[in-house]
Amino acid sequence: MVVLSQPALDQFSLIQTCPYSTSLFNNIPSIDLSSPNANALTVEACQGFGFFKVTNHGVPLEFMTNLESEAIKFFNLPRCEKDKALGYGNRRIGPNGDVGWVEYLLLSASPKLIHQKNPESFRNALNDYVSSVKRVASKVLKLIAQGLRVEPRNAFSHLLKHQKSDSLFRINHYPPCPEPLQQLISGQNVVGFGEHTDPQLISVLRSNNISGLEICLMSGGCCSSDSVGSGSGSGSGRDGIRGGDCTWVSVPPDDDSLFISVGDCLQVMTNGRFKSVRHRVSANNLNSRISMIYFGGPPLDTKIAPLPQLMEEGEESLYQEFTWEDYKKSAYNSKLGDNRLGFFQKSSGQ
Ligand SMILES: O=C(O)CCC(=O)C(=O)O
Ligand SMILES: [Fe+2]
Repeated sequence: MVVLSQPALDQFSLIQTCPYSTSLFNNIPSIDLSSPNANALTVEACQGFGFFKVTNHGVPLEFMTNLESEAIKFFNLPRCEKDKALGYGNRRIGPNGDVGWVEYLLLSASPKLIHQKNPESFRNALNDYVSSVKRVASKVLKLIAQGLRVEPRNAFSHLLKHQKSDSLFRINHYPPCPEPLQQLISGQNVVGFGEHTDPQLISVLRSNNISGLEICLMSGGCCSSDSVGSGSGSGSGRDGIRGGDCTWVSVPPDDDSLFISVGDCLQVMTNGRFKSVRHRVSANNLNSRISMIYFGGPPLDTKIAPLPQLMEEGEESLYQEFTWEDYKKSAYNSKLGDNRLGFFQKSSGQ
């Protein structure tokens, strides 16, 4: 039996475990952004998975690796230095008691706020990467509009390009999780970042070549558990629109591609045709994982509602009207894993 000292036990109480083992999922859609049918494939992936990766995205490898090196330099600083940095967080995720085996920087993605206090090399790397990844997000949103035959083609992307766009950028560092903790909870994964959906329209994620990211596949969709093999577990099934169980699968890392996920706003704007994918990160006991995520969000006063053009005759909105600011206010009181759209759904679902 492992006997832990009190400080170690305190540390243990800061993390949660998930009693599921996950298998690598090799069927994540991969879309070449330069291909002529990228729009149709993007729509298909948003409907089926709410998650896919893109290649030929135009973000220079150098931008990715420069920012990653700057991030590593930052996370290697002494804790007291990191604590002084704007947007730095350690273990605590959000204001309502969620914790994970992670430290992070959470910053505004607005170019004006690119963070005068940081060293110049960090600011430049951040600027280069964030501005080019924002272009990828806009391009994907245009492809979506095209694939859905929505006019104008910038119906979604203008929300990110707006000068008041409320977009964020996050760099997560998952340090190796110490062995004793892993042993103590043998057979279970330590949670790096608990399960949730991203609130905004779209997220663009890049990570180093270390696994950890897991997504939830809804049963009965394109991706039933038959296609993922054994070793999958049943998730919370808290997706308010679809209901049902979900199967957690591990996303094979790919440090050249960018991973795209549909966020809650895009789920609403498509009246549930696209799904905001539930995802989480498990910790790794050997390797550090670094991920960088751009969260493309609208201006605060944007009304988030299904696009009338997408609605079929007689189709009703699944949601009450709300603004992005309303969503943020209500999400502020929620836990990470809550169905934050539930508050705005017309039918209670489940
Ligand atoms: O670090 C990751 O791979 C994902 C983290 C995440 O989902 C988030 O920061 O919203
Ligand atoms: Fe996320």
